[in-house]
Amino acid sequence: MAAPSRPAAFGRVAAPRPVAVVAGTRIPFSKAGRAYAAASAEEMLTASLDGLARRAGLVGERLDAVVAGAVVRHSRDLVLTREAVLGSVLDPTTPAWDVGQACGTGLQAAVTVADGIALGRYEVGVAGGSDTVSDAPVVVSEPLRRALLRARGARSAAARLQAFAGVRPRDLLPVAPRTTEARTGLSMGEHQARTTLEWGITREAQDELALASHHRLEAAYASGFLDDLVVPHRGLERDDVLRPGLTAEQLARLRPVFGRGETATTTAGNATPLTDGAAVVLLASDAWAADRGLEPLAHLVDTETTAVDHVSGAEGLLMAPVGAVARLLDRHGLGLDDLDVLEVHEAFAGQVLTTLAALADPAYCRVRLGRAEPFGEVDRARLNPHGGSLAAGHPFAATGARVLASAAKALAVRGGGRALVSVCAAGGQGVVALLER
Ligand SMILES: CC(=O)SCCNC(=O)CCNC(=O)[C@H](O)C(C)(C)COP(=O)(O)OP(=O)(O)OC[C@H]1O[C@@H](n2cnc3c(N)ncnc32)[C@H](O)[C@@H]1OP(=O)(O)O
Repeated sequence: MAAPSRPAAFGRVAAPRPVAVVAGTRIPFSKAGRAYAAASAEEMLTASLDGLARRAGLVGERLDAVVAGAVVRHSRDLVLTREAVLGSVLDPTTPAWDVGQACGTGLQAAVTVADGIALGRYEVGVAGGSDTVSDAPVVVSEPLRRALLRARGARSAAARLQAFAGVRPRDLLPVAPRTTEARTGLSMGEHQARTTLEWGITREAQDELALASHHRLEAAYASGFLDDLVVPHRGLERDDVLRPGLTAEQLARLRPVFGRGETATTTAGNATPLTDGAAVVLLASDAWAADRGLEPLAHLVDTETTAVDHVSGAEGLLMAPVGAVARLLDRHGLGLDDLDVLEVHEAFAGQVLTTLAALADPAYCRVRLGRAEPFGEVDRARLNPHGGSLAAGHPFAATGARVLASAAKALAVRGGGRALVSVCAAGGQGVVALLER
């Protein structure tokens, strides 16, 4: 076992240090109720950590920080990430904690670790996320919950019985897990269906993006692009969301599930499915990577997190990445043409297309972003070149780590360039990052 890393110490570095993205590992993603129906978020996160540790030669090693999270959580998941580390092949003295940023969790975790490395506080850390819809906690009704808590404190059998007075038969029904926004009561799909309609995005355009996502992910597996990014788990070797040989006709046959009447265009094929899975990325200082003989895939240059006011309806729930991309690119004096790879989380095909439309819209860029000129059109060949969430699936907290690793690997394969990573999140937030090699 190598000696633990000795960070340069907070505040001792003359300037922020480069942050290397050294490796990324995830387990194959699986549609809810399939391969990981009996797996917990902790088990899946541990499996991803183990895969990374084995591939990067970190078995038995103490890292400076492991930061991850999950959107769907049980009360037993006090510090899910720490428990995952304790169950992994990493040294048990590795500090680990959770962050929460809905679907942006994996990328926000990377921001935390990267900041520590840039400031000299850490030499090496892991960021990621894990989520399971299959193992979602089933919640009881509010009257029953209160009665159960009263009964727990009761001192006699009679008092325990009395605690349930007023609980009606219908209160005994479990409350189904939901993916609705707390302040609007609308699901993510309903929110995005409104935005998609507002921007006039057609069903055909959404299906075309979904089809490209499947074809590109299929090609990425065939070319070996994912060989060092995915580790098998529970007998699954590839994402089972992926439909090899998918055709436009198959997508066109699906009926809309979000939106109303003739204007409804979101289907199970152009929306992410409910998914189980986990993903992690290894971040380090250049000195640490060189010491281990590990060549960085790319460097994480900068990040940005923004929020929109979706509650008043001033903006679409999943439009926050537009503002984040604008702030990040403007800060670096970059335009869309300066980006060689854009890894944009495909929550819904409509969400990606409204993001692209906003970046190209002169009025939106002037009014919302305060820019004299719009950013322009994104070259589709550079957008999610190895497939996206529509084909891989979207275990909420894991997606940020998946897209970050995919973008870094894409830069490594092409031998250099710049990549943008973008993830929209519930709560009207967006997390984006800029990578270079
Ligand atoms: C920030 C963010 O990321 S927000 C995004 C958060 N994510 C979400 O909100 C998840 C949204 N997704 C969902 O809620 C669900 O997946 C839904 C409602 C879209 C679909 O749910 P379901 O109807 O249970 O999906 P299901 O998997 O059964 O698919 C329905 C049908 O479409 C078919 N289908 C699904 N995907 C595809 C596809 N890509 N191509 C062709 N057919 C497909 C299925 O085979 C099924 O057909 P069948 O009825 O003949 O068996």
